[in-house]
Amino acid sequence: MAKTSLDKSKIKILLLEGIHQSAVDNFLNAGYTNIEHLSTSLDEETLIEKIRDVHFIGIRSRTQLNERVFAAAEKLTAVGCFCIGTNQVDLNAALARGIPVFNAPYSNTRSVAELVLAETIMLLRGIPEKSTRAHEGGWLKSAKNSHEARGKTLGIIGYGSIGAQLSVLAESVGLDVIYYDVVTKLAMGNARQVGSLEELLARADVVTLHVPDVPSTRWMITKEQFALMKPGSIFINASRGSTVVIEDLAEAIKAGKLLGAAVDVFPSEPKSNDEEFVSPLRGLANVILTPHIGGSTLEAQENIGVEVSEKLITYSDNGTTITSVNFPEVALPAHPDKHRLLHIHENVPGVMSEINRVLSENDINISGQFLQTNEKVGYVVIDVDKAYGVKALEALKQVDHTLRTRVLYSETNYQD
Ligand SMILES: NC(=O)c1ccc[n+]([C@@H]2O[C@H](COP(=O)([O-])OP(=O)(O)OC[C@H]3O[C@@H](n4cnc5c(N)ncnc54)[C@H](O)[C@@H]3O)[C@@H](O)[C@H]2O)c1
Ligand SMILES: O=C(O)CC[C@@H](O)C(=O)O
Repeated sequence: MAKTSLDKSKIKILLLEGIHQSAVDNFLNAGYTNIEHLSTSLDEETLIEKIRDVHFIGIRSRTQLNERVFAAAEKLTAVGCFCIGTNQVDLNAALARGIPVFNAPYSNTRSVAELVLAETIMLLRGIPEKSTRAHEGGWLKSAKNSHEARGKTLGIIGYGSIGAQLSVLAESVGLDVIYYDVVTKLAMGNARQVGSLEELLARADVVTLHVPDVPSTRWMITKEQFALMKPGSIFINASRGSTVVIEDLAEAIKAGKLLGAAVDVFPSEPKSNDEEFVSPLRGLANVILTPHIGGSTLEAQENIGVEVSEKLITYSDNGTTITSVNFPEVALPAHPDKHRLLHIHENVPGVMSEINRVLSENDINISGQFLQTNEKVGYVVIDVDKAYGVKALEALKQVDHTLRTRVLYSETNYQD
């Protein structure tokens, strides 16, 4: 169903999961006043009801945007994931409807790296167990199983933005760093890439996981991988809960194979702070359990709020899709004296020639054209003289395989 743009005050923005106020301020400063800002995620049925009249939605990792939700989201123009992971969004369902999805690929990476380094040191000293005992009135003064980080080997699985930053921080406290990645990655400092996951597991004193949630990483760590790890080693996961068979991790700790673990992400996570957290890791000694807060620092959240809201505003105002995770990327200049038409279509042969044909048949003069495609969708942006805005949009809507159209007016940007 083809769509046109609205006045900014009519563009509804729904921000869920306590997205930082910096995002709200950014939208307001850009003239977007119709903002609903909630501190929680919504269950599927409530979300389906609410999303019907929403143009832009901002979420974090809890909100599931699946096919059913997208089917109800008739006005949805773009999605902002105010985080790194986008596995909670059905990216194909969004793409099929001409909806770009944006995220913040870097803003919280430092926060995660700092937390993992801190956990490495705490776990090497058995601090979680000693602290718990002291809270209970006990006194576990002992050097047994307590080690300096200096000279130990940290094994990083997934040497991307977080893995590589962690590598630098870890070397600064004297850890030796090895890493495994499916891609050959430039080593930071003296770190060394190893040829296989098995080699990393066999050599590391501390293993930490920093991979995305993709089919190849799903349940990549099971009892088989724990069996390959050094006796008395430590395991950390701050990536996604779907990468590790959590029951197998619990068994490895109970059996004394691992001396400790830190886990921030779980196969099933509470939807709100009021829901009970259930996990086989609860109550195990020397296990740090955190409620998916690797990236939850005020610094990171403020930066993410600014970064993702800017991407949504830029797309809304100007059509630019640079850094979208699912959409053809187009960087667009300003269009002060021209109306701008956005046409999103299924990427099948003949659509471009049809677009040019209908414009030419309607005597519409094109002053600028930008096209980018991916395997499923084509995104063409056409600047036309101001006299032609509405007429040109009507012509474009008639083109077969159109998913969505919008017009961005030259002076006010939006009109009904
Ligand atoms: N706990 C949190 O709050 C939190 C915060 C931010 C990110 N994350 C998670 O951390 C993940 C990693 O973040 P990032 O910014 O470093 O991502 P990134 O995309 O920069 O790096 C991921 C790395 O994993 C590698 N990789 C992919 N599949 C692999 C496999 N099967 N084996 C080994 N390596 C593989 C990639 O090649 C890449 O180098 C994110 O996808 C997100 O899910 C969690
Ligand atoms: O803020 C969140 O909910 C998720 C943070 C993290 O997992 C990410 O993917 O950036």
